[in-house]
This record gives sequence, structure tokens and C-alpha cells, in this order.
Amino acid sequence: MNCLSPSILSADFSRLGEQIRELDEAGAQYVHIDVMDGMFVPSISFGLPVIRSIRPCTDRIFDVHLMIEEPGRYIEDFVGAGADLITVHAESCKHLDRTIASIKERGILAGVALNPATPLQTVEYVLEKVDMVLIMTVNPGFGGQKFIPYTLQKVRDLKKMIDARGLKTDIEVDGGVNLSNVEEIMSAGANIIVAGSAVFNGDVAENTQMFLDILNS
Ligand SMILES: O=C(CO)[C@H](O)[C@H](O)COP(=O)(O)O
Ligand SMILES: [Fe+2]
Repeated sequence: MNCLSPSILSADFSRLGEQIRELDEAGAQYVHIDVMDGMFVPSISFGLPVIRSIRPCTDRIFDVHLMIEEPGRYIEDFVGAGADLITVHAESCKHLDRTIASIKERGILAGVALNPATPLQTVEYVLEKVDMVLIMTVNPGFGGQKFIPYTLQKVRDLKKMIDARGLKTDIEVDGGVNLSNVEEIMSAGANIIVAGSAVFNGDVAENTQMFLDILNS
């Protein structure tokens, strides 16, 4: 199934609850929550108290993308705050296998993210252990960047790797996705689509609906 995961990094934070309810009513299946620590990536976004406070706004899947150093230190806290799916960057974990196990032990979904230049081989041995692989299609740290074209081939190669093993692992793409390139990205094999600026710039409900029409076509 194809799902939309709007990134609230581009939301109007003064009306965050209201905007999340708008996404929910428009039918977005996930809410993508970008946590940045100013170390793994240059920016600092928001963290646990914000996630806790928006949790009552929707029952949609909280898709928490941790762009923080050694995320293994905080898994319990993010589960407690309401995460349904936690994605950690392979580049940020000294012990990726242990961090994935710590997410799965808590009964939620686990994802592993790769920066654009990180080889797919990095997930080769843990592929069976995760529910999702997130292919970064921009360098992480900011919303509103331009999609990096070579990452499309990476999505195709990952899809091949997953199919060859008979797995059903989800492929999420994140960064620079818009209404003009989303079809090509889905054709490459992605089934969970993150979009921040393309959803929140303009009419949120209308943009969500336009993405969902493409995802469901
Ligand atoms: O992880 C991210 C940045 O590191 C964001 O999820 C991503 O950039 C979404 O924003 P946009 O769709 O505007 O590119
Ligand atoms: Fe993200």
C-alpha cells in the first residue's frame, strides 16, 4: 500500500495541532516527525515535549525520523512520547543492530535511514530486522531542498534487494518530493512518501488530497 507521510517540519508551529488534524481529515496515513539535534545535522528542530503534546490530535502513525547522534539513548523516551515507527540513521549509530533491537523490543516499527551518499550495503545484514528503509533524497537537516537525482537509482536497487529476498520491507523516501516527481519515485519502488514543503506550502488539505490521488492511482 502507498502511504503519505507529511513532514510537520514545514508546518506552521503556531497552529500545529490544527494542521495535524487537517492532515488526518484529508486522509494522510502517517505524520512524519523530524527530530534534529544540531549535531548529526546542523539544525535543531523539536523533541519529546512537542511529540507528547500533538499525540492526542490524531491516531495516524507517528513516523519519527531521528536525526540525532546515538539515538539508542532515547528510544524508550520516544516510544513513551507516542512514536509508532522510529527511524534511526545508520550513520548515527555505533551499534545499529542493538539500536534496531531496542526499538523492536518495545513493540513498535523500526526503520533505518541512509543519507544520499551512504551505500545500500550498510543495511545488507539488518534488512530482515527492520520494517522500513528510509532513503534520504536530500542531505538531511532542512526542509525545502531539491531532490538529488542519483538517489532514484538507489531506491530501485533497494527494491531489487528487498524483492530478491522475498521481503515486504517498506521503502520511504524523504526530501524534495513534490507532485511532479512523486510518480517517478513510486515507480522506482518507494511506497511511503514524505513531503514537507509540498504539503504545507499552500492549502494543506488540497495538497494532501492531490498527493493521495496520485498515490492511489
Ligand atoms: O528529514 C527531513 C529533512 O532532513 C524532512 O523530512 C524533509 O526534508 C522533508 O521536507 P521537504 O519535503 O520540504 O524536502
Ligand atoms: Fe524526515
